[in-house]
Amino acid sequence: MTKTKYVSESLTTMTEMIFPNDTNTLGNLMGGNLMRMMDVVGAICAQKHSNRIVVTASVDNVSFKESIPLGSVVTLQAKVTRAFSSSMEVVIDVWAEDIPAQQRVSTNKAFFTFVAVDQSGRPIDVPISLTETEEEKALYDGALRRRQLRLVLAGRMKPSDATELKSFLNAGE
Ligand SMILES: CC(=O)SCCNC(=O)CCNC(=O)[C@H](O)C(C)(C)COP(=O)(O)OP(=O)(O)OC[C@H]1O[C@@H](n2cnc3c(N)ncnc32)[C@H](O)[C@@H]1OP(=O)(O)O
Repeated sequence: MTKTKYVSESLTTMTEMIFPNDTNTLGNLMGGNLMRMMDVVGAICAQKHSNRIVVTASVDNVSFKESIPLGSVVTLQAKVTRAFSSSMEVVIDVWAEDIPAQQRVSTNKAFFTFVAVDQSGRPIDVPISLTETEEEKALYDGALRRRQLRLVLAGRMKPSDATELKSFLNAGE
């Protein structure tokens, strides 16, 4: 298996049109339907990075900044920010577009964690992620503290072991 892979190699974009079946009674996209699309695009991206089956291990805070009306065209972009051992943090950005009005707004952003597994569902190592752009480097640098925060919140890491997170929170004291 390749031991390293550039972030750009697994960049994944998905475009969907919002139909009546996708909406709530106000005619806007249901949050759960959007989260399903985010899960799918993120999983495809993590599969491309690892060339493995992946499972969703966690979803960080998902904010709904703007509602997405019926007829909108939604674009989701998923990018690996950093690969750890078997897990990959993937950032998913979402934009909604009213094509006739030529308007495009950023509506959502969230960090998902996917874990590569073998045929028996056991975690398996993935390639190291390599960054090329300043944006990719910044996302990579922040990934360790985000990982520590989510593992502490999930009860999988002792707060005292979250050294990167602590030094970030204490910065500027
Ligand atoms: C695409 C889909 O929708 S799949 C369907 C929804 N998802 C699922 O059904 C997944 C169900 N959960 C599982 O299968 C398991 O809990 C797994 C594979 C996620 C983790 O298995 P575990 O036996 O706990 O493995 P282990 O403790 O070795 O952790 C493996 C990795 O998962 C990471 N991990 C485990 N839990 C979490 C969590 N809550 N948040 C973030 N990362 C996590 C670990 O940090 C570790 O990462 P690393 O190898 O990069 O250091």
